[in-house]
Amino acid sequence: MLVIGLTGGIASGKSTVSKRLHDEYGLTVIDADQIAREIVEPGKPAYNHIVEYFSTRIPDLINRENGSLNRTALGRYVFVHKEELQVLNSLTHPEVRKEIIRRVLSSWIHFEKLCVLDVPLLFESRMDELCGSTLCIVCDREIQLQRLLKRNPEWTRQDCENRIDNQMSNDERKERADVVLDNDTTLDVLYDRLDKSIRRMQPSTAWTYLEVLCPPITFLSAAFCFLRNLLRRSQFESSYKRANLKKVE
Ligand SMILES: CC(C)(COP(=O)(O)OP(=O)(O)OC[C@H]1O[C@@H](n2cnc3c(N)ncnc32)[C@H](O)[C@@H]1O)[C@@H](O)C(=O)NCCC(=O)NCCS
Ligand SMILES: Nc1ncnc2c1ncn2[C@@H]1O[C@H](COP(=O)(O)OP(=O)(O)OP(=O)(O)O)[C@@H](O)[C@H]1O
Repeated sequence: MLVIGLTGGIASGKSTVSKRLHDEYGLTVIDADQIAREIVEPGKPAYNHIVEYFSTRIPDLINRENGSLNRTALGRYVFVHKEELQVLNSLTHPEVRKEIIRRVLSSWIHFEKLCVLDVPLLFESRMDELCGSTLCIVCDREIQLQRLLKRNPEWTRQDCENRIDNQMSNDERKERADVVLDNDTTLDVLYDRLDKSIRRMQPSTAWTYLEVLCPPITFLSAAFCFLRNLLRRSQFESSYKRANLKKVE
C-alpha cells in the first residue's frame, strides 16, 4: 500500500483535494485536523492536559454549555505565543500520531492500494517519515488569505496571518515534497493536475496483494521507505543549515 502524505499551508486546498481523492478514487483519507478535534473531546487525556495547562492563561477556555474547548479562544492565544503553541503541539501530536498509525494499519489489512494522510504539519511533526510519497498543495499568500477570510469569516485578517506565519514556508515545503501542485487558479485546473499525479503514483494490484499476503515484504518495503525518508530529512536539514549560514555571512 502506498501512503501519500498530503500537506500544504492553511487554506491551500488540502480538504478540497482530499474530497476529490475520496469521492472520485474511493481512497481512504485520514484527516489529522479531524483526529486532532476528536482527541480533545471532554474527558479524553489530551483534553484534561490542555485544561490543566491553559485554563489559568485563557479565562474563556471552556464552553460553558457543554464543557468542550473554546477552539477560537485557544487558537487566538497560541497563534500569538509561539512557545505556548509548542506546548499545545506536545500535548496533542503524540495522540494524533498514534491514531494515524492505527488507521493506516487498518487500511493496509483491508488491501487498500493507496491511502492519504491529510496533515497540515506533515513535515513539522515528522509524519512524512511514514509516507511512501508526499504531495504538497501551494498557493500564493494573498490568494490563500482571501480564501481563508471567505471560509472563516469569524477570523480577522490578523488571525489569518498569525496562523500562516506559524507554519512552514511554501519554499521549504516545495523543497521537501515529492510532488507539488499549484492551486492559484480554478478548481478544474487543480483537479486536472491532481488526476495526472495520482495516475502516476498508483501501485499495481499484484503488489498490493503481495504485501498483505507476505508480511516480510511489507516489513522490508516499509523499513526501506522509512530509512530513505530519514536520510532525505538529514540531507535536507544539513543543506538548509548551510544555506542559512551563508545568508548570515
Ligand atoms: C489551536 C486549535 C485549538 C484551533 O482550532 P480551530 O478549530 O480554530 O482550527 P482547526 O483545528 O480547524 O485548524 C485549522 C488549521 O489551522 C492550522 N493549524 C492547526 N493547528 C496548528 C498548529 N499547531 N500549528 C500550525 N498550524 C496549525 C492548520 O492549517 C489547520 O488546518 C487547533 O488547531 C489545535 O488544537 N491545534 C493543535 C493540534 C494540531 O496541530 N492540529 C493540526 C493537525 S496535527
Ligand atoms: N482553486 C480554488 N478556487 C477557488 N476556491 C478554492 C480553490 N481551492 C480551494 N478553494 C477554497 O478555499 C478554501 C480553503 O480550501 P480547503 O478547505 O480545501 O483548504 P485546506 O488546505 O484544507 O485548509 P485547512 O488547512 O484549514 O484544513 C475552501 O473554502 C475552498 O473551497
